Amino acid sequence: MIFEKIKTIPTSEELLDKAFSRSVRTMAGKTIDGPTSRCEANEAMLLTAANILSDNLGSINKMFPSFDQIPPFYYDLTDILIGVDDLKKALNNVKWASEKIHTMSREYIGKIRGNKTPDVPRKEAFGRMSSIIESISKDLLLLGEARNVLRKLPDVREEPTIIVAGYPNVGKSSFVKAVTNATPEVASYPFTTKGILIGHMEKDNIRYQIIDTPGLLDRPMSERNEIELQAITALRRLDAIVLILIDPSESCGYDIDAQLKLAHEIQEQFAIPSIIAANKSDRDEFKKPGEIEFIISTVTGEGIDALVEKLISMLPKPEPKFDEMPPILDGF
Ligand SMILES: Nc1nc2c(ncn2[C@@H]2O[C@H](COP(=O)(O)OP(=O)(O)OP(=O)(O)O)[C@@H](O)[C@H]2O)c(=O)[nH]1
Repeated sequence: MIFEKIKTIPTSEELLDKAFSRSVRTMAGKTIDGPTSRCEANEAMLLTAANILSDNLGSINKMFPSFDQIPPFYYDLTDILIGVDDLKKALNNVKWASEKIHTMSREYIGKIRGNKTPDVPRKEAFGRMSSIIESISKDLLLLGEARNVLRKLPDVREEPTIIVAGYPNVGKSSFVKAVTNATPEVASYPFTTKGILIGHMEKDNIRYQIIDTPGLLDRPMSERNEIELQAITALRRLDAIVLILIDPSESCGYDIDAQLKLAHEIQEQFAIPSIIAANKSDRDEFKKPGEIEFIISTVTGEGIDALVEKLISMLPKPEPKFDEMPPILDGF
């Protein structure tokens, strides 16, 4: 996942503590005798602190991906959760601070060398470094918060994707489990409590991703607030189609009219290719709604293969993946 490699972001106090305590430690056990070695000691202290600060700030910048290059799905979620502009500003400020400390420390080296009281410019430099770090303390906090939020986002790949929608208990997770090879992974998703379910299936060497979205596409859009709607629309940025499941046996607790209404609402508002399928055909109360072509049961397996085939035919075809690397040709 693109945000996984972001390590804990230090606060401004932690950074200053680390830099200044290491800088003091550079002097441990050294005898400082005479003006030359006093200058060298102050120079070493300054360089240690400055390098720690500018290196740490520089690596914060490198840990975050470039927001103009991340997949649109993650871009949208980042924007909803943190705000891409605010994040970019914070990263720019951190970069500025890293560079500023680097150049400033080099200027102060010149002031320390040959100085009769070298600790004066060194202390001044420390003061300036502290103010620079304090001036970005809010940026560091924002980045720390962003890191904690973004790392929890689900690992959704840029693979052809089937998003499963429908009222609670219609059989969405049963469907995902029925068609995927390994146990689907539960991942958290913004503004949902249950977590989404992500499974994979492979057909003709192509991997498909199947996502069950409890709490997202499972009740009328009119009941959603703005931010929830944005979290839902981020899903549209995947290369996806929607499978809307209904349960005409009504054992899910919702009548069929409400279920069909939701299905049509999702089709209209979500506006990506979709199929409606009726699940639980094995139940006695099951009555086939006239307009529905796909009838399935995740219990008996009825209709599942035909439905999967149809779904796959609607998805864009990526290059098939190879099980093995092509053989290395001798002589090249
Ligand atoms: N008889 C029968 N029961 C089914 C079928 N598919 C699912 N169920 C049952 O319906 C109930 C709900 O199934 P789930 O797969 O959890 O439904 P869901 O839509 O994922 O529910 P949420 O996660 O709450 O949104 C469970 O008790 C399933 O065993 C089916 O084809 N036939």
